[in-house]
Amino acid sequence: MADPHDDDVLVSARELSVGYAGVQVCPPVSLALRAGQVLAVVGANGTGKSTLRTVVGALEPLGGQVTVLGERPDPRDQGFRAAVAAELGDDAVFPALTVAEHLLLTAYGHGLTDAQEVVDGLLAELTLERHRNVLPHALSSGQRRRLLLASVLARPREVLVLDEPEQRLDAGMRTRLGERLRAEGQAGPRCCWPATTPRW
Ligand SMILES: Nc1ncnc2c1ncn2[C@@H]1O[C@H](COP(=O)(O)OP(=O)(O)OP(=O)(O)O)[C@@H](O)[C@H]1O
Repeated sequence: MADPHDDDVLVSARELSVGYAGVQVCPPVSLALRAGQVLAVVGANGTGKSTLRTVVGALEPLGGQVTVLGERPDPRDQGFRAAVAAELGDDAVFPALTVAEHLLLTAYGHGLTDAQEVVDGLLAELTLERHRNVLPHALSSGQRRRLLLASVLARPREVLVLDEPEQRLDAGMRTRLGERLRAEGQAGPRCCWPATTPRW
């Protein structure tokens, strides 16, 4: 197991125990992820995959240690939020913002200097161009899913966490998403766009 204080390690867990109300849902987990590495967690329903969101501070650990960029994960911390992009299937949208407005808000909010260009690229990549001026309620469930994925991809990040990102996507879009995630991994450390967002 890598030393969590090793600068190369972005995410480190040691004997991390996760669960609810003190009840563990799976055996303790240890892992170390460096920039450019991609980890897919697979397993049967109910075996604790989503509960591993504890790694990014969405739940309190029951035991063990977890660090993200060398610190305890804390979503209230601005630096942590700047570094970690997570799409955890919450389906949260602003009902009064169009598809393009969602993406621009995210991109500008995270300090992207070329927000319009990035947003146009994502609309094309996720086949949402025709829907750029559409409100969320008028999207199909798969289109809304693509909007949520585009939102998390429209911002700079050091760590990307997706919970069941393939949900509700058609076969073609699943393939494209797989290609995108593979390319992100291969792009390696600090692959994202220039931004003014301060580093943690
Ligand atoms: N909010 C909660 N409170 C209490 N128990 C929960 C809660 N959410 C999930 N669980 C339980 O924790 C266990 C693990 O759930 P989790 O959602 O992590 O599984 P999963 O591996 O992601 O499953 P799936 O493949 O079905 O999405 C399950 O037994 C589930 O019933």
